Amino acid sequence: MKFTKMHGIGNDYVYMDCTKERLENPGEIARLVSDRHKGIGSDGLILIQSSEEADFEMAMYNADGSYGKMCGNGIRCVAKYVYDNGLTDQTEISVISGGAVKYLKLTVEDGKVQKVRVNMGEPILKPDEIPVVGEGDKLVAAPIVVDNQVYEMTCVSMGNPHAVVFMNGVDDLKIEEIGPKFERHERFPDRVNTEFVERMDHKNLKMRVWERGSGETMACGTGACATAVAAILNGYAEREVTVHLLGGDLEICWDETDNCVYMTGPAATAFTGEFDPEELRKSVQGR
Ligand SMILES: N[C@@H](CCC[C@H](N)C(=O)O)C(=O)O
Repeated sequence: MKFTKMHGIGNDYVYMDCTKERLENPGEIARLVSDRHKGIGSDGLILIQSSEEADFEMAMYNADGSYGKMCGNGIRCVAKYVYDNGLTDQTEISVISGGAVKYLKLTVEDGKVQKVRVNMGEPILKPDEIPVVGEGDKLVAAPIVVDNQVYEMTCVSMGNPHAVVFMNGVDDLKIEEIGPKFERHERFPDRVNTEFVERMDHKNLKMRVWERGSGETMACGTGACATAVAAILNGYAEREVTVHLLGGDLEICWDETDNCVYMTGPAATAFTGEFDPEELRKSVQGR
């Protein structure tokens, strides 16, 4: 099986071209390739498929094999992949993921994709649509008790669920302890991605993320969008912000005119290769 390892500011996935043939067992393959010691090593698996509703379909799986309906860093890499591999010569493309079509614009200079701007659509704020257990039409700075401590969370879905927590000292946060407790908290029936965010000023936010199904990652595109929306709802930021993540920066704009969130950032190819699923299974599982 041929693959390409790509990343969006350090949020790395194994990408496979499934436009001609669908993969039978994506969840299992995601778990195998993601293993950082015995597999290829990644935050998950992304399949590029053909679609009748859009130019391409993206199917993303977390490192634990669970399906994620949307991936902001992944969708930029999908755009670079289809352009670099000649699956399209267009610089404006549409990609469907989790049933929602997203529109992407590639900036290409000297034949090289420099950055990708994605219309990530309108943020979803209604608790039952995120889903999160809570009263009212949205949860902004709503209290939640995790590990006997009260946090204030703002909940946003960008096609996948996010809880954004503003705090000081994110660099020192023991995210591997608190992250899983948010992820599996009883108020999130589908689990949750959690962003821990420090406000630098009204245009800059520093964010660390604990991703559902993958743990701490270097970056999360949907998480950066959710963070910008949450910061604006809390009165902490302007409509255009830079979100600083462990792996780099993303430019996010929540547009007042169409209510859509726009994300701009890079996409990079690390290497290509091939694997034999049987060999990989033996390597990772020892059988
Ligand atoms: N890293 C991604 C989000 C991937 C999916 C997420 N872990 C989920 O299960 O919702 C991004 O860049 O948005």
